[in-house]
Amino acid sequence: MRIDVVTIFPDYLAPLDLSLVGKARDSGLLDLRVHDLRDWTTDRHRTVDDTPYGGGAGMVMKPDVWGAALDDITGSEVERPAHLVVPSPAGHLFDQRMAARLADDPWLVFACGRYEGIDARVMADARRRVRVSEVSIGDYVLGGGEAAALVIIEAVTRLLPGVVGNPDSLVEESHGTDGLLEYPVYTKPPSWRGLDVPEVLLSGHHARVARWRRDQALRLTAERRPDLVARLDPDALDGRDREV
Ligand SMILES: NCc1ccc(-c2ccccc2)nc1
Repeated sequence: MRIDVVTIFPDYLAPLDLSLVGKARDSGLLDLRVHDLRDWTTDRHRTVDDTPYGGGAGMVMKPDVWGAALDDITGSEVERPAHLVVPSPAGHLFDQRMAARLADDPWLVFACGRYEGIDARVMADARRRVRVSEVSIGDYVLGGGEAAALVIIEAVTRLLPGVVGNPDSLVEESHGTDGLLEYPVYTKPPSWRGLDVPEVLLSGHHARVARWRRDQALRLTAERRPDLVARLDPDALDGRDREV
């Protein structure tokens, strides 16, 4: 997979050199390139923003600079289609299902806006040539799209074949295929500051451990995310589960 990120703060994406994404890059599973939007400016001040038509506070990112950058980047490979991903408060809400869909794309190009956003004609023009998705990672205000791009790139990269050592760990994970929140986890010592690991986890009885974990996941999901319970496939719940 190839991922390009366009931003006026390239250093914000430095964490993508580390850990899981860094290893995917080093191993060649991920070709990730970060670009400074200002490299496509033509004035001596390297201007990327201007005042909004219609008035109002703040500044809007200029279409001509973004257009030149996206033309260069998305036009650089003709044999594979680019998917432009624009982090935005107005976007479709990102979730694990969207992560799985994006992980199937051969090429993602992230356009990270700042200020009050990117001139809307940039996305309208890009839709003439490539797939465009505006994506939100939640209902809160950020200063720009970079933090959202980091979140989306990490969630997508870990789904790429060969990135995570044990693919089994991808199945049970919270918000994974079972749609429940993650059960509580424990490791040694068995007692710590007067707090003991639940006995069942020390029993070696795998069926009981599995049942305890599912019960915990259902309890936590019902308590914290009733919206996820509503989405559960009723057939996936065995008889006892319906008591939740
Ligand atoms: N869903 C989180 C999110 C994503 C992007 C932005 C944003 C803010 C300013 C300019 C451009 C994008 N804000 C929040």
